[in-house]
Amino acid sequence: MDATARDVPMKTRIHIEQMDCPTEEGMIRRKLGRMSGVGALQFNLVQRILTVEHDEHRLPEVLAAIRSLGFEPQLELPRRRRHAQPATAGGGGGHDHAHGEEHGHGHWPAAAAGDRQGAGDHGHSHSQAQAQGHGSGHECCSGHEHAGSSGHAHRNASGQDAHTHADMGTATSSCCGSTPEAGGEDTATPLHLPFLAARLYAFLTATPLRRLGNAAILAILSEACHWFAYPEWLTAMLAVGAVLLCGLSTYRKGWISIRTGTLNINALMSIAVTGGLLIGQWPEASMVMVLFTLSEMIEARSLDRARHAIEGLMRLAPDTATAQQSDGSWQSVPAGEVAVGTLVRVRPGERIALDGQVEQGASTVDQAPITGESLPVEKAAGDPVFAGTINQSGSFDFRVTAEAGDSTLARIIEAVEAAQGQKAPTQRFVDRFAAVYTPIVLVLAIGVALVPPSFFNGDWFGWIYKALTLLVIACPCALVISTPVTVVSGLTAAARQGILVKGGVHLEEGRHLKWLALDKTGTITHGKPVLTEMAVFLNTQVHRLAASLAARSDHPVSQAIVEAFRAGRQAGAWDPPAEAGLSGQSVSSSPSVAFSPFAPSGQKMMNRSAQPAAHAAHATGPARSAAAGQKHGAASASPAAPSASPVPLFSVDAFEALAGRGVQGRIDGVHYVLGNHRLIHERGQCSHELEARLLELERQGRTVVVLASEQVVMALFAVADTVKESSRAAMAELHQLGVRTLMLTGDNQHTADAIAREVGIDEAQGNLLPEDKLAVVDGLVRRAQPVHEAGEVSRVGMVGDGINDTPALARADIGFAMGAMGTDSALETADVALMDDDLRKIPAFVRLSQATHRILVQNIAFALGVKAVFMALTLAGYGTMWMAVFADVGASLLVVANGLRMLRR
Ligand SMILES: Nc1ncnc2c1ncn2[C@@H]1O[C@H](COP(=O)(O)OP(=O)(O)OP(=O)(O)O)[C@@H](O)[C@H]1O
Ligand SMILES: [Zn+2]
Repeated sequence: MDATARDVPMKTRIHIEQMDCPTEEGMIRRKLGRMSGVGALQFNLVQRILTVEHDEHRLPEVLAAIRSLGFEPQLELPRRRRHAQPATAGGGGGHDHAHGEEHGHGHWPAAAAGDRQGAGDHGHSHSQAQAQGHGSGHECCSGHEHAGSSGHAHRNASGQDAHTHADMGTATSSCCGSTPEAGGEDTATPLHLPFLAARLYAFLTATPLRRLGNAAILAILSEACHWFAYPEWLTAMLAVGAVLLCGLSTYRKGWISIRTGTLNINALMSIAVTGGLLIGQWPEASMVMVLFTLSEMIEARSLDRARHAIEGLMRLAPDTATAQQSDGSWQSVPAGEVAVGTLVRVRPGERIALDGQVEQGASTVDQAPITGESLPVEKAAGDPVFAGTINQSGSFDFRVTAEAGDSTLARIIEAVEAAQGQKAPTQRFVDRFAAVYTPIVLVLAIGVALVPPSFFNGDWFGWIYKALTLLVIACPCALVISTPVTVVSGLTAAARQGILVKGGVHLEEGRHLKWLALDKTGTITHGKPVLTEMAVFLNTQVHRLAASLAARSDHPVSQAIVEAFRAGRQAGAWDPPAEAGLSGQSVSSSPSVAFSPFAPSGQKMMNRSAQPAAHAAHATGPARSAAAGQKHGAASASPAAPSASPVPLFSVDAFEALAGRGVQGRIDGVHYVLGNHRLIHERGQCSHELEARLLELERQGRTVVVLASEQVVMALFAVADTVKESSRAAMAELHQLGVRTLMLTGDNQHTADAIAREVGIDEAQGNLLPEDKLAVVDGLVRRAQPVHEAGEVSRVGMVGDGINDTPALARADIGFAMGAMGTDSALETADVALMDDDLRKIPAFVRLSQATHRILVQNIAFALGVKAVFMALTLAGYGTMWMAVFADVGASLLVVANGLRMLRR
């Protein structure tokens, strides 16, 4: 990139309607690649969007360069301004340009007029396009053809879209304004012959479809003339008329491509058709042009479907929301105009328009559009709700937490679009293949035309005809388009199931998954443990001491201890004498929870069953506050919510979290620790008796922490986390798919083993610090390496909640982050983000990957097979030009349709 300019580097997304073939990509790449002040180029042929990194003031030059190739660049309206984001690990590719202004896809309704100015030269580009259009009627009208055809298709699919594309339509048709248009023919007309001819032409070509239809009629008439042996000049005229009617834009694009030294299908077709006319194959040449144009049109339509699948996701969020106004009234306003902090009302059955937090009321919400999980989720005050999800029978008010363009849904769509921009490996292979295939066939064609007649006394006419047919076969379009359509469809299908794949690469690699490392807490288990046993060795207020320390941490184990203390207090089961001077923080108690009574006397072990009610009551509590960015962050303020009957906790000084071990702090001048076996052992406070007790509990799958002062071990607390039902099913499915599973946890080995056995995990490793988890994943990846060299690919995945497992997730070949719906970081750092925390999404992902691969292989084999068959037929003298076109059209359509099948998954 040119460093001389003090210009701000920026990214601009440019829509180029005519760009859907890698040869067009090649042309643009060659042209822009040489320009100074222009950086990375990213092509999305399915969306037909080119993302250019360039210095700010270079935009007009970039647009001019694209125009010089005969394309009509349209600046995409910015969907939203991205806040500067730290570069993300992995996947990100070209997207982490920190201060680049990203011009998003313009279809987002939030892209208000004010934002437009961010697009810099928007107006400029249009006026230029118009100026150019007026220069030549043909060029201008062929521009109209594009705008018209896509505008039509878009309108079918979505209202919002129609808006943007209607814009495009008006821009171009106003350019055609000087030519009479269908429907606008009421001006007084002098009866000059050229003028009449122009009128006739305009009428015949008013819409692309009419133009093609008329061309087809002429071509058929020409065929008929030939058949009935009418004079040749009539046949010829009809054929030439047909070619002129539908083939001008093909000729124009072909000419540009030849001029710039590339060969695209337009060039090949132009040569073939012209050659056909020159050797007097009138009807056939015109038929080829008609069929080719038809195929282009149908292909564009089918591609539209793939493209719109993603916009379909976007339409999940309604355009309007019922927002509270400053005077307290409720009014329906465009969702894009609702500011963060506004109160929005949701009626029964309504779709939610924005992300927010429930303030009052309660309901169940179907979150399937985002998570793929159709079981409705209960929502009450404090719970997050998401744009695009569907409220069921209740109603509630929520406070908006993100603008429309910043919602989780918007981010998902953005991620899917970004993923499309990255080429999957197969796509790269196909592109490389196409780059050599076309020239080779071309050389072959020239050879066929020249060699047999020159040296082997062949018949010139016959061999030139064969050569022209080969030219038709030479275009790799069916082959090339099959891959992106399939991958994009796969990515979209995944997104619909709540699986956000951040690039075609991961979708292709998923089927190679051989090892999956899993975090335990919150990934396999619910991550909301409850206190089940407590052993008191010293008859003091151990639970209160422990809870006081624990209240400062949001580690799930600590939370369980605090929770039980609150609950016990409420039930009046355990009522230590309040000590003056020790009260500081307070903890509220939850009225809905009952606690079995116990007396803290002597060395007594208490057992109580885990109470699910305890979960529910505190489900919205601060445990694992994901947004804090650090799962087990200590030192956050007391997480207790202010409420009715405060129970005094001791105030804690010098509080500290000990990573992977527990917490410590001073209470009333005495230093205490609350932590796991490792911590007590390291402090030399372990005993045989303690170890025996720990072992007993750990074998039952309990996590045990010990409370100790400097001198003495005072109590132990055992908590039990429950395994998600879905985890068990997920492991079974994974094993069926040949994936081996390995649990990684900071918890002790016995607990790890017990839980692994319960869920059916192959292996478990306990006592791991976060860096150890990274080392284990690293070891797995390395172990897979020699296998790769032996030719077999095996990939290592790691799944965690994406908050404290980030290094290990990044090291894995495929990093899966769970519960991504509420957390931005997980959405951004993982290779694959699972919107909820259901592990069954991983086998689902592997199966999608397998299906994608299957379809890719089918498509490539089919496209190449058709080419091979026709090449053989042609050389053997059985192939005709129009058969070759027909086969090419058919092949393109079939591979696109096959790729689109992925959408139905
Ligand atoms: N703040 C804390 N309060 C209580 N116990 C703690 C705390 N921090 C760590 N521990 C103890 O240390 C162990 C290891 O903690 P660590 O945070 O490394 O793993 P984890 O997150 O609980 O488990 P996983 O790796 O499965 O997510 C815990 O099981 C717990 O016994
Ligand atoms: Zn020990």
